[in-house]
Amino acid sequence: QEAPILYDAYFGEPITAKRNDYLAGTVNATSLCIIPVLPCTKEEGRRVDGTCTNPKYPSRGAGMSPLPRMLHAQFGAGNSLRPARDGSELPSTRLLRTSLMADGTFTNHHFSTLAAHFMAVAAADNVDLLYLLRYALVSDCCLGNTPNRVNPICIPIPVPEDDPYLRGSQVRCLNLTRVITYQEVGCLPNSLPAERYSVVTPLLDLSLVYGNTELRNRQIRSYNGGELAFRMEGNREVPQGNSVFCLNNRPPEVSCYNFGDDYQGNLVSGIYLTTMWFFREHNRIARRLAKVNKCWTDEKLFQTARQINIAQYQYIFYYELQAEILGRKNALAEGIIYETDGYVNDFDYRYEPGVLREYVIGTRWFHTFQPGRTDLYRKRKYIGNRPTPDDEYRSGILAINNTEADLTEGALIQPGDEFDYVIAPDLTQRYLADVQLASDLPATDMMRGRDAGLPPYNHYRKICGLKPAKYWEDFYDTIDKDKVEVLRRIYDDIEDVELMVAIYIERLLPDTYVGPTLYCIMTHNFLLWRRSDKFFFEHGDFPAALTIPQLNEVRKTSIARVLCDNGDDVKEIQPAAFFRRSHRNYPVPCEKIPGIDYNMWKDEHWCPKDKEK
Ligand code: HEM
Repeated sequence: QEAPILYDAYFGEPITAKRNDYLAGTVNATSLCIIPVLPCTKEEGRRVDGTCTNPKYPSRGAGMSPLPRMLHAQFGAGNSLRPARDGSELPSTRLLRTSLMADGTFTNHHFSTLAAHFMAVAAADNVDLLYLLRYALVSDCCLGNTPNRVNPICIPIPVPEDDPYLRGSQVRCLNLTRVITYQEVGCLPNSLPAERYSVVTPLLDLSLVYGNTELRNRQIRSYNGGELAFRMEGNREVPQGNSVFCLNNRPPEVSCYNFGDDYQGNLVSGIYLTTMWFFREHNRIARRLAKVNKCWTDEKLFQTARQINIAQYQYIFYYELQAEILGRKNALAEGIIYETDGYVNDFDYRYEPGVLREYVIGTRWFHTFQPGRTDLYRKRKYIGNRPTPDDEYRSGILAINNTEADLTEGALIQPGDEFDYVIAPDLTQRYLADVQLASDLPATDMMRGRDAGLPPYNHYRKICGLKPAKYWEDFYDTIDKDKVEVLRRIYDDIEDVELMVAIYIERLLPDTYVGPTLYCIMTHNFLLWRRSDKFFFEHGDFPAALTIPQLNEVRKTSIARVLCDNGDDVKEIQPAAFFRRSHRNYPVPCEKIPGIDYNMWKDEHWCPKDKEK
């Protein structure tokens, strides 16, 4: 095997002697700031570690690559948070949140909670949430209830004296720390803008199931029949169960699943359920392929099953979910989806793989869609609910009392929350459950925009085809008058108004579930993912691509099929499973849901002898 070339994780170029000297002087930097890349080859398919996703930029697409931006960062001195125009601190995001948004629960009339689960999985697939542990468990940026302004990693949120919910309590400060940056791990000096460091592949590649590195992938494979290592827990096929991240498991909950990414995979119930389905799906596909191709080796079965699994996951994400969120007509017009039975060869080597910084901030908007309680159903009967934050880091619940099956049926029947300014109280008051006295997710979301150094909302209006506002009234085109009035009272200057605050209050575009700026950001990101990824499922211009008949099989499947095949005790399902049940979307027996015909992968010429050992 050829030796890997060492790439600078941040700059994306082979490492230079000068950089090597710099890194040698900092702690751990050689392992944390360098991405080894084996030379890209023409024949290969998608790598687990994300390298060679675009051979022109071989290290981009790997974990530890920086998140690209639509606009340059704007920080205060020494990478501190950007101050307001007059030099003062920007207003409390708790004040902004409670003034602009309400606590409560309205249900959405179209989507099921399954759609929220899938959205959360897609978020956890392309950016890591390791920084969460720091403020949830370790750091206290509210010592004595006073915001700590000395420690540079602290960005606590002040709580006003007359806070509508917390005024009766002693809480005057919400604990929060900054995300982890290249500066912090030692890859960059503080003289460069603080860029976020994330160890997850920034791609839609099911890294939750397969891992982010070749090493991790080797640990979770069984090397038998192309399968991932599994065991039976009762009658449920599950991964090994001794991961250490289920900090919240309570006796008798013991399992913590060894998913490819076992930190992200065990995070919240929607994520561990969905990761479980796609884990099982891999093994199911591998077994089907083994039946059709008796001579295939473990390696061939594994890689093909993985390719099909990721292809259908991308298909479901783009065509079944996001096309509904952004409007199918819009998605077609933008080139996010296509109506074709051929390839869509829109790979463009000029695009560097990655996930936009603005995307991972802006899509926090979907927290408004996330129910604060997760319903349990059995045989179409509601049997109770679980507070969503209480199930964080707690996949041990799945094995107890039929919970996996009950949550699965619940995901199909429970509506998602409405896309509006009203957010579930479990998320606005206690998203960290009982680990902190109080925690407000949308207020944190707004704070993360500052943490990322995002320029003002006005700058995004400009690149998204809206007129930058000169007067407060200029915001009326996207934000209701009453909300603009609140902005005017809280912010001193139009240029201080922030992107994430605006995303939470913009009026929805017709036929979509997002406001205009988030629409613009999501569209940019979805095009980037398609164009920068040589292995995107609809691309045909590389030797390992799906054939046209295979691609068209993938286009027949659906999230309903994935649940029928892998959900615990799913026997019937509504065909459009991201939508609520209705007389037009009535549950049918699983046999009626179309899926992939694996005979399209029959390949009698492929026999291992000289192909591989
Ligand atoms: C509709 C489903 C959901 C979507 C689309 C979603 C989306 C996101 C995104 C994009 C991020 C930013 C990731 C990053 O930059 O690191 C995030 C962060 C986060 N989400 Fe969600 N999420 C969903 C559900 C949930 C649920 C059920 C919880 C649990 C209560 C949750 C809690 C969090 C937390 C704690 C963070 C990090 C907060 C911080 O910045 O410190 N999310 N989410």
